[in-house]
Amino acid sequence: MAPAALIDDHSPTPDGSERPRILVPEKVSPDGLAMLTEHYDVDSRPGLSAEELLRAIPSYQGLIVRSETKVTAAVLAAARKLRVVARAGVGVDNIDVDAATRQGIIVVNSPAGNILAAAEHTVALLLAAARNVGRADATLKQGGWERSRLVGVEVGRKTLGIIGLGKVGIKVARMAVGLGMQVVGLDPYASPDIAKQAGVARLAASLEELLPQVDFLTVHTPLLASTLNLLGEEQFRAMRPTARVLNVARGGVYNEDALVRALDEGWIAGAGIDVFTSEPPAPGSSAERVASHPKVVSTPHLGASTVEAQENVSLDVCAQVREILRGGLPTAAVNAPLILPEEYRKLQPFVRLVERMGGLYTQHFVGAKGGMVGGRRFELVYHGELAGVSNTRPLFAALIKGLVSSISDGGGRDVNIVNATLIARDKGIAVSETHARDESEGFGSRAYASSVTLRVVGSGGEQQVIEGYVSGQNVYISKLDRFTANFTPEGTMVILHNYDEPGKIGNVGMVLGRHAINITFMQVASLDVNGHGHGGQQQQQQQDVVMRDGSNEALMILGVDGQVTKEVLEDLGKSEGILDVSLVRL
Ligand SMILES: NC(=O)c1ccc[n+]([C@@H]2O[C@H](COP(=O)([O-])OP(=O)(O)OC[C@H]3O[C@@H](n4cnc5c(N)ncnc54)[C@H](O)[C@@H]3O)[C@@H](O)[C@H]2O)c1
Ligand SMILES: O=C(O)[C@H](O)COP(=O)(O)O
Repeated sequence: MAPAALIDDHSPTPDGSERPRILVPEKVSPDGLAMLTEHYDVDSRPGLSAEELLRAIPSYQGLIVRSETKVTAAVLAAARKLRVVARAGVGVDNIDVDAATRQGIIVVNSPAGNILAAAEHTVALLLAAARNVGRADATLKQGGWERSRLVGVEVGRKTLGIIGLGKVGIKVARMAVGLGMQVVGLDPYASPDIAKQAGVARLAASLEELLPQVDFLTVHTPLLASTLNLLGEEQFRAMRPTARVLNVARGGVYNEDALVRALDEGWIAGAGIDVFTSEPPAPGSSAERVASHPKVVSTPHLGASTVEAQENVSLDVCAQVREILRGGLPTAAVNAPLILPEEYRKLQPFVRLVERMGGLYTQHFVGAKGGMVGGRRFELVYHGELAGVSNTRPLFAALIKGLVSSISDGGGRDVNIVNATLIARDKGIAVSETHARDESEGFGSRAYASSVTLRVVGSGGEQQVIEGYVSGQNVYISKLDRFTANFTPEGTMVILHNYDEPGKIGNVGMVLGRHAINITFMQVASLDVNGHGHGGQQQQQQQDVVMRDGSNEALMILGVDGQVTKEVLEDLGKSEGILDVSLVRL
């Protein structure tokens, strides 16, 4: 998969040769797509079959769908570069969001772009069902002129039951009140105040209480395990024989077989249905029996199909796709914790710093010594202005990405803000975050406005510390375990732990020269004699070493250019006075 969108500052096409591609296998309004074509190749291929989608998906970074395309786990598994699936609408039940989350693919939608359209369509079906509009139109077109068989009922002064008082349900309530209806709601999670403001006269406590009193019933819940078959035979039997039911939410909330029986046997009078359990209704299915029933006015999932709604949802999701593909944050992610774009921009250099601190930790402390990252406790301590940032999800994700980058197949590329928690859990990495508002909690007086400390505690209680800071857009490491440093963590680095005695630099230079390796920078990090940030026990150990050897220790950090093989590292390790060598690639 492609590098993680939210914590990756690299180009989505590492070789820079090809523009990222976005696949649109359904009819999506061109208004939004136009904002993508400048930077991305947008392939509109309405009607793409499931097999064609499976074959095509590996070369796309973005996928924009409506409700017809099934974005299954298999489709997501076949994706190689996919970073975002955008649903140009509300419902994401055609997308395997869990599978996307596991793969670090962000799923976005347009939670509000089509709610007015859906509410208006509900009212259209309400009136059509009340006045037999569908049948009247069909018979007239067939040369008939039926008036007496098509006498309808009025909706004014009647009771409308609304199950689900969310965005669409509340709008329907307002419109129904405008038609002179009395509205009774049922939604265990609804706010009574909002319902009251929308004109809902009463909230029912249960279906048993609601159903016998309504003349019309409409459902506006998502399709969940708890709402599948919410209304079956028992519920339809509990309704008035003159009642009519509507569904502009999702097929399956009414049990379709039970609905057909209820209409056939006169338990209820009619229905207005926009959504079905199979779309288009499969031949011989319960969906087909509902759609073709003479007492049902049926529409082919047209709830969101208005020019205005399609413009809204297209603009909404295309803006998010653009933002994600250029490393920003979406406004309506279904599976990513929300963080404001400006907050994210502020965090970006720290994201880079923390990712590199994680990489440095694994390669310097763990890799060289053959240890494990899992099973340790990691503490990120934010100092200065950073301590005031409440949403540090990108920093958490960056740490996980850095920690696993050198020990996972994809080089940590598949870690992002969406799946970092899952990956940390899978690898047994526990991370806590501390906001050191009071500097006494941190490293005492510090020269940087904002800095980050990574403290790691192993299973035996042993501790390591890395500290870093940001200056402008540049990131620096200011402390590596017991040593005070000041270097930019990037490229290939050899870190040598040695006795701080004359001649060391020359020896190391000679070894590297013999292997034709250039030194691009060098820095000696000396022991932090003040011991800022270290536990008392560690400081004591450090003093013991100094007194026992009569010499100091230091770290030599070398930026290098060339092939650093195992042999090079072994040769360096054999040099006089060298205690340890690690190779770090960031
Ligand atoms: N036909 C269309 O073209 C079309 C268009 C837009 C939306 N929709 C669908 O309409 C549905 C509602 O959309 P929304 O934006 O209003 O969603 P929403 O999330 O804003 O509201 C859903 C409401 O259902 C309530 N609810 C959940 N379970 C319930 C239960 N068991 N009993 C009673 N209430 C329950 C929730 O508390 C919530 O208030 C969704 O399924 C959406 O996909 C369809
Ligand atoms: O969930 C939705 O937004 C509606 O069901 C609309 O679906 P559509 O985009 O396929 O019209």
